Amino acid sequence: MNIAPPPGGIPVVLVTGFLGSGKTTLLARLLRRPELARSAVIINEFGAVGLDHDLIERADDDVVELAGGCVCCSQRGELGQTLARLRERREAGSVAAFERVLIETTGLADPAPILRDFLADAWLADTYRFDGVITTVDAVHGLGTLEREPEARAQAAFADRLLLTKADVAPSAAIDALRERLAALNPGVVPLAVAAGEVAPEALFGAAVRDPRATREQVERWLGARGFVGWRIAASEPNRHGPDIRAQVLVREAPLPAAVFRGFFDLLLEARRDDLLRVKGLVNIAGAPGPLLVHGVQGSFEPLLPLAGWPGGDRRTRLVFITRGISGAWIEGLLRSFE
Ligand SMILES: Nc1nc2c(ncn2[C@@H]2O[C@H](COP(=O)(O)OP(=O)(O)OP(=O)(O)O)[C@@H](O)[C@H]2O)c(=O)[nH]1
Repeated sequence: MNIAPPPGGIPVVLVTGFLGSGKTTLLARLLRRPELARSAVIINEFGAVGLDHDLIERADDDVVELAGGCVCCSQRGELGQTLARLRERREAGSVAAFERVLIETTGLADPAPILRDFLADAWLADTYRFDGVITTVDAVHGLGTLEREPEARAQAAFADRLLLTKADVAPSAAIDALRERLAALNPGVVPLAVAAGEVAPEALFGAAVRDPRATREQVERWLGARGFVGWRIAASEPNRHGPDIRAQVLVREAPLPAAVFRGFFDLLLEARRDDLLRVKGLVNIAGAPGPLLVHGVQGSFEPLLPLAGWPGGDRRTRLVFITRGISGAWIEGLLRSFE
């Protein structure tokens, strides 16, 4: 049996969403699919006794539970150790050679520190790669939850895939209102309505792009900038929502000289690193054969990846920012000051 990790690493997907929003239901349904059988699952529970584990029926023991605290706060570091242990067991043949890892966070987890720790862990980088955040949002109660709970807003803003769960019982007006709210919180992602966790795996996985030869489809899906079409950062902050989290996109038609982008990017990090919840985008650097791919989570950035060529006809610089309290006008002004 070939146990070498696939080229580029084993994809790691974070499944998050507020309490009771349908994470376990989704995972249980997904894991019954034969094409997802070779998945390892890490479940993070509050409290000493985890119940979710029992709800996920698995024949083997590729389900690991992080009980007793939340991986985003009291158990920082624990996730990395668990991934390392799973790798050892995979290499030793004591678990099946899993092809992906699904991590279910607690309903109150802030996905940002989890992702930041993972991306920053060089020791894991030769085996694993980040493959996106899936966030479940309860279509019945989601609107109220998003109003009240900052964690729920962070989970939605962070998502690469948004699932509106319980679509079988939610009134269509509630789903429409929720879609509108989510479009402000995370304009790049079109939410999928699902019932009882029934969703095609192709719609969920393969969100991240770390391949210099990525196709146009892959890049566009990852960037999710289509939701921003025709929209730019404006002084009036049309995308301001909630007390703090904002989503905005910076667009430039003309290529940016490398020194301009570097100056802008370095100063942005120096000034507001901790408030950059998520940044992703393509930068058209003057003279380069392809765009520079930028991906950062809470101030921790993957190395800037120059793509071999442009994946499609749209060669504009498009940078999507999900921030805590940074005004679009400020970001715009910062870039202008270097142009
Ligand atoms: N009708 C309906 N009920 C659902 C759906 N998805 C989940 N539920 C129910 O909602 C409740 C919570 O679902 P879970 O999957 O346990 O939610 P969770 O996000 O894992 O919950 P926590 O672990 O507490 O954060 C359960 O009673 C599920 O049966 C759905 O699509 N339709």
